[in-house]
Amino acid sequence: MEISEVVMPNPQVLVNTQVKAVANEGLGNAFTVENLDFFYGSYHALKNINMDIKKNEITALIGPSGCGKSTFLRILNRMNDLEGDVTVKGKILLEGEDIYADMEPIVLRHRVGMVFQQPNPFPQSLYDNVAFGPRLQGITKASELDELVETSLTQASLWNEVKDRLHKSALSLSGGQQQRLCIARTLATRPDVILMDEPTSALDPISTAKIEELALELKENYTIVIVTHNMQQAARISDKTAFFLMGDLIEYNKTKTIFTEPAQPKTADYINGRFG
Ligand SMILES: Nc1ncnc2c1ncn2[C@@H]1O[C@H](COP(=O)(O)OP(=O)(O)OP(=O)(O)O)[C@@H](O)[C@H]1O
Repeated sequence: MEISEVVMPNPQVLVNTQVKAVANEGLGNAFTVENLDFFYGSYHALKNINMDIKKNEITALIGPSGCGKSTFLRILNRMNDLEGDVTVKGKILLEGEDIYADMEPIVLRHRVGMVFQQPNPFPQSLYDNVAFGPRLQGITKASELDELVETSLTQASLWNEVKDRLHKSALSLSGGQQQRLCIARTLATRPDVILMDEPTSALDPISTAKIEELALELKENYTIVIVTHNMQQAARISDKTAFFLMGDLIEYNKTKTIFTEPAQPKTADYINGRFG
């Protein structure tokens, strides 16, 4: 990730940060997506997508390569704005606010954090990685930063492993630890939603299990949307699953329903490995 892609928080929304961790309304929508069409130049990458993403749930996005999963994920915090010649039609509401009309991208990216396929810590100390976002938010007091770093690393299930080496380079961590550090870095800015783009595809099975366990813990306080190629992973951790195919949302339902009694033959074919 380029430094320019880092989710840049906004000092103005700092006042909200203390309440995020306890916000667990459980019932409402984090995102409401209405009649979304998305184009790269003239290429129609997503077609009339309608989808509600519930708060405090894990929503998995599945489908074969090139179907539009990552595109959809990146629209949710307007990362695709960075791609240049793109067109978005329709509405995407984050807790009722239109993310394209009512919200600065910088505020949105503070509220909707992102974790990428490859762990991408900055070549700095563990501490500075986690403190990066809060510092951008204007937090300078050492005790406050210390507390945020500890809380975020604890939430990311990494504190006990690293508490004695906080000032060592983040690059000295294993791949799995680096990914949990990236999750801690995202958590440190107190987002509402965490987007995860194949967060375990570069990890071994044990590190993968830790991230999955962590995602299940984090959904108590956060909404998670995850792109995965791993059907078992989607089945293990997600509450809802959305199946995309060639830019269409073919089926979206409770994960159990998608995996046991899908309504669409194409969904059944995909989850049974008949293509993709
Ligand atoms: N920056 C871009 N410019 C033009 N086309 C793009 C761009 N990014 C993606 N696409 C195209 O949009 C379509 C959807 O891509 P996307 O990356 O969202 O798919 P995906 O389902 O996430 O695939 P994968 O599982 O391989 O990551 C593909 O046909 C892809 O080639």
